[in-house]
Parts: sequence; structure tokens; C-alpha cells
Amino acid sequence: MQMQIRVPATSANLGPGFDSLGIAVTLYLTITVKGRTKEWVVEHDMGADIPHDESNMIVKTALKILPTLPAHCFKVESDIPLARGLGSSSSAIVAGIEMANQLGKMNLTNEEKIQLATELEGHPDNVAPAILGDFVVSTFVKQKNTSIKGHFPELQFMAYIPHTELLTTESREVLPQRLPFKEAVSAGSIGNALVAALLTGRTKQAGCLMEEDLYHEKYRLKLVPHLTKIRSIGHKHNSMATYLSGAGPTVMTIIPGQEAAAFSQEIREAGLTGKLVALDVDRQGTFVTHNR
Ligand SMILES: Nc1ncnc2c1ncn2[C@@H]1O[C@H](COP(=O)(O)OP(=O)(O)O)[C@@H](O)[C@H]1O
Ligand SMILES: N[C@@H](CCOP(=O)(O)O)C(=O)O
Repeated sequence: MQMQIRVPATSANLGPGFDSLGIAVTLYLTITVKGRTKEWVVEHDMGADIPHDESNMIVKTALKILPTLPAHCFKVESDIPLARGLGSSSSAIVAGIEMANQLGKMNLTNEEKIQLATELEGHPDNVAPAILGDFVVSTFVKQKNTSIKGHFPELQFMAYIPHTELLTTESREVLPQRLPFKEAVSAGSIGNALVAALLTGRTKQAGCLMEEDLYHEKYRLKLVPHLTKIRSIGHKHNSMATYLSGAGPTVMTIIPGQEAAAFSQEIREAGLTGKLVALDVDRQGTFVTHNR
């Protein structure tokens, strides 16, 4: 019997929800567990930088959760690009936890999985929607996680995915150590109003608030200069909002489907050569199947 675990990509922050808000989107990492082996074997074609043995991030995560887990062979297939701000590391961590949970019959609850995944990833905004699906609002303070799932409005996304990688660690290094109290209060209030607007379907107000982040985007602009250009092209095409997906470099634009072609053409005309991918919100989160 083979087991498959499918984990969605995620887009974190949504502008002012730094380290707190995230959605699951329709790109996936799938692992197929083939059976017991002497040593861990990870089959994939994700490039030479991703290990095939027990030093692979998915195996390392599974062994942290369940150190007695015997070696297995499994295949990894993923259309989540690495180090682009679409939660590839979170999808690998979540897959590792779910593999340990299933093979070790641990019966972890979603709350336990999110707590463990957040401890490993350092922030909950990707791992929580990767596990639960849809839109998740989280906190992780003094090592304690709380994550609440809500319904994200039916909207279409256009992801601009640059050809170059940007590691989350690198993109966090440019952030300030402190924010003045008044600015922190303003930044938090924008995030709070955004959550209320999204959960009550006020998409126009939500869109404005998504572009008013005070926590991170302005500090990261030097690493992701295309954000400003894409945002202004979006405005010309009736976009609801454009924000930096996670730590970047991917930029997300929420735009009506009928505008997507003209928007994409103008991106090309502006000399931006990255990939443009239409995405929806994944409502399901991590999904396990057992095939005979
Ligand atoms: N499926 C995977 N298997 C092994 N390692 C992975 C996998 N996905 C991501 N990683 C590791 O995570 C790194 C990217 O993590 P990170 O900088 O947080 O970017 P992202 O925004 O994609 O999560 C990759 O360079 C790789 O080392
Ligand atoms: N809140 C984090 C989110 C990182 O997401 P990723 O998809 O880039 O890993 C941050 O902004 O640093």
C-alpha cells in the first residue's frame, strides 16, 4: 500500500499581516511513500542542492518529530518553486510532520501539528494554512501558537515569480530590530482592520489595507524593486491589491480574471521576465490518501 501526502503552497503576510496572516494556494508538494528501506531514500528531480538521503529537510523533520521512525523510500514531486516566497520550506516541514504522524500512527491534532511546524519554521503564517487550507490568522508568542481558520473571499491571484531565489533568512536580515511604539500600533491596527474586512467580505477596503503595510515591505524593496512597478500596473487593471508574497521575491496581485491577460501583457512590456502564474485559494490544506 502506498501513501500520498499533498501539501499546498502558501502566501504569507498579505501585506500588513507580517508573521501572522497567510493563505494556501493551488500549487502543491506531493510525497509518495513507497515502503521500508535500509537507509532513507528521497527520489526527486528538484536539483542538486536538495539531498536524497536522511539530510533531506522532509526526513530531518520527520525524525525530529519521531526519532524512532524507521527508514523509508519516498518520492517528492513539487510545483512549489524554492526560495520564492511561496512557502516551499513550510510545505517540506508540514510533509515531514505528516509523514511521521501517519507512519508512526501518532494521531496528532491539527493544533499539535501547527505548534510543531511553527517551532521548526519560526513563524506560523505559512505552516498554518499549509495544514488547514484557506485563510489562517495566527500568533506565536512565547513559543505558543494560536491559529484560526477563516474563509478568504473568492478572488483570483496572479503570482509574478522571478527567476532568482531569495532565501527567507536573507530577506529577514534587512528588517529593523525595533519599531517606534506609535508605528507599531499603526502597523497592528492596519492588520486588524484587514482581517475584519476579509472576514466580512469587504474586498475593496481589504485591498486598500493590503497595500498599507508598515512592517516589512518598505525595508525589503531594495531586494524586490519589481514590487512597486507591478503594483502600479495592477492599479491600471482594476486590481484589488498587490503585495509581497511572504519574504519575496514573488509578488501577488489580486485581479479580476478578465483583466489578467492585459495585466500580464503590460508586465512583459515593462521588461519583467519572471513567470506569471494564475492561482486560486486552496480550501483543503494537507491531504492524505492511501492507495492499494
Ligand atoms: N521539498 C523540499 N525538500 C527539501 N528541502 C526543501 C524543500 N523545499 C524547500 N526546501 C529548503 O528550503 C529552502 C527555501 O526556504 P525559504 O528560504 O524559507 O523559502 P520559501 O519562501 O520557498 O519557503 C530551499 O532552499 C531548500 O533548502
Ligand atoms: N512572515 C515571513 C513569511 C516568509 O514566507 P516565505 O514563503 O518567504 O518563506 C516573512 O515575511 O519573513
